[in-house]
Amino acid sequence: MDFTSTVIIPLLFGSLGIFGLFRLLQWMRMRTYLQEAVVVITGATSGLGKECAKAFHAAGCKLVLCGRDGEKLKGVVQELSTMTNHRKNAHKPHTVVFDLSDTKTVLNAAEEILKYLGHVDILINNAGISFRGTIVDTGLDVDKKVMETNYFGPIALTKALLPSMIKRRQGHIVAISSVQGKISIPFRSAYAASKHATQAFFDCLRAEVEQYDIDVTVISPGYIQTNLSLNAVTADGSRYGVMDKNTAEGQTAAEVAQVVLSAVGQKKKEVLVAGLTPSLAVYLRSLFPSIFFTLMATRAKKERKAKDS
Ligand SMILES: NC(=O)C1=CN([C@@H]2O[C@H](COP(=O)(O)OP(=O)(O)OC[C@H]3O[C@@H](n4cnc5c(N)ncnc54)[C@H](OP(=O)(O)O)[C@@H]3O)[C@@H](O)[C@H]2O)C=CC1
Ligand SMILES: CCCCCCCCCCCCCCCC(=O)OCC(=O)COP(=O)(O)O
Repeated sequence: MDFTSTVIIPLLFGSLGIFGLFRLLQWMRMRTYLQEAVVVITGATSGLGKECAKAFHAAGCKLVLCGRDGEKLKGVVQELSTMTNHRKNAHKPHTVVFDLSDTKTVLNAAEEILKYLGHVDILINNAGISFRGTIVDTGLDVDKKVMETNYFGPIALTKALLPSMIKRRQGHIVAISSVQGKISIPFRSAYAASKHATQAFFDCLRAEVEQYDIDVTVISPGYIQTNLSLNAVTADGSRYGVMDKNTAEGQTAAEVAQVVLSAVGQKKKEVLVAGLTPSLAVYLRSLFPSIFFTLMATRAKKERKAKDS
């Protein structure tokens, strides 16, 4: 009898057994947490929001799907019903139509959600728009539009739902930020600023509401294959309308939605969902900022040159 067969193999299988048991317990806890939970998802009409709707619906949640376009939301509800028409206990989602850049409609929506469902267990602030342009050419109205949609709208909705969560001493608030909530890359000023503000706000919130047993999860994805770049606004406020190469080659929205589901189920405080280069860029920014700034300046010059030629 050698060491491998008497010690290593049983140890390996023993730890695999413990690991398996740990994963099983984790899965069971997640299932209990998510089943029947009232989950509000903004930007549920497309991309990551729509995929989150599918993932949380499949996990047995009671969904409130939010968007600007009622017809698109109906389409998503239809898709979800075909996905789960064999399951007796699947919940038909409720839909709420509002524009995040209009604070009054956001507050009305929060009131409607609470009136209809009584409470919210999980709020997923997902909706957002991106931006392409130079700072010098961008009108302040464009900066404001991006901030209204990506920052003021989500924080208005969060603040409107928070008192009822505090009262119940229960709730979970999720912010879909971006790698650009941690680093700024050239020609994305308004977007990166809105995501840095998002990161800061929800980090403060996490600290303030822990005493009420409320969880806060910030998710920072890298590139995802969605319409984000197509729908981005430009310096003059018009639609960018281009599917960027990085976006087209990003992770699928379904993959990222599974990461969101599991991060929420495990009550993680923050998750970076990105490939090697964006992840390295985040570490470079904090450990060796001057190298990062040089790289960004070179990138800006290169991009400018490519655009001008
Ligand atoms: N795609 C990517 O590479 C990355 C995306 N993210 C983040 O993921 C989130 C989802 O974006 P993604 O799925 O990629 O992009 P999409 O463009 O596919 O989805 C954006 C969603 O936000 C909604 N929305 C936009 N403006 C408003 C508004 N004023 N009021 C209400 N809803 C609005 C859109 O609704 P409508 O259908 O009406 O336009 C749509 O449902 C965003 O916060 C984005 O910043 C983060 C990192 C990378
Ligand atoms: C030790 C080696 C370090 C190498 C570091 C290289 C640094 C290169 C910079 C890379 C920048 C990556 C930016 C990633 C940005 C990102 O993932 O953004 C996600 C989005 O939100 C996408 O939105 P967008 O509208 O910009 O498409």
